[in-house]
Amino acid sequence: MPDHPENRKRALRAELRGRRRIRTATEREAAETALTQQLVQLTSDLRATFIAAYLSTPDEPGTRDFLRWADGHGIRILLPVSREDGLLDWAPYDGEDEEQDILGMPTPTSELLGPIAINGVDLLLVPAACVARDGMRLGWGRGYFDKTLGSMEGGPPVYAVIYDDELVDAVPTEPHDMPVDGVVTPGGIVSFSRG
Ligand SMILES: Nc1nc2c(c(=O)[nH]1)N(C=O)[C@@H](CNc1ccc(C(=O)N[C@@H](CCC(=O)O)C(=O)O)cc1)CN2
Ligand SMILES: Nc1ncnc2c1ncn2[C@@H]1O[C@H](COP(=O)(O)OP(=O)(O)OP(=O)(O)O)[C@@H](O)[C@H]1O
Repeated sequence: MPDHPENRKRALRAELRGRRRIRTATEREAAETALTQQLVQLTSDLRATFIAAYLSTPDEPGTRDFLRWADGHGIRILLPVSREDGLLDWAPYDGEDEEQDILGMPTPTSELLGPIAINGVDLLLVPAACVARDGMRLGWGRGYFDKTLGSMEGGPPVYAVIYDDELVDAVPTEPHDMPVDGVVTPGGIVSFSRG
């Protein structure tokens, strides 16, 4: 079934992963500088004081400059830690110390607060492979964020952090996929009008 959404998702992820891998160090640095400005803008526009975000991998648009800024401005930050059961634990940002979770994703070394710790955040920044202009998001394929977003209906604004060329016209979707409210890229903030 080559046209089943699951297979189309897998093919699209592989293509996007390949595109991210060939970005040069110079490109990545310039992107993080520009992205940081956009994330600061969004956080300030929303007057967010308690956010959930994530520590980027080398291939992802860099989030650390922004996290350092947010921490310096008294914003409370939670970061995800992958669990075996498919849920995410959340742990407070604790500066430069990092370790890796069971999937090799960078995580803080602070105490684990459990999946429901994010219920009070006023902004949720999520990773993505790409996002369509209707708000549908393609993740990296384990359903962690679909489950998280699905459990917090009526929750805070959710923005995916991607490169500019990863905002696309359409992505393959399955019934469990959860839309986001917008994207933040090095080039700007795009909010989708939904509902
Ligand atoms: N920085 C960061 N932290 C994060 C995420 C993320 O996307 N970025 N996650 C977001 O959910 C969670 C971890 N999710 C993960 C999802 C898939 C794979 C993974 O290795 N996938 C394989 C095969 C899947 C595929 O692409 O088909 C791979 O990429 O090779 C790793 C972590 C929590 N923490
Ligand atoms: N709310 C949910 N409840 C149970 N299983 C789910 C849920 N959402 C996703 N899954 C399962 O997780 C797996 C991966 O889903 P999908 O390919 O949509 O992930 P993704 O959106 O790329 O990843 P993520 O949400 O982690 O960024 C699928 O097998 C799917 O059935």
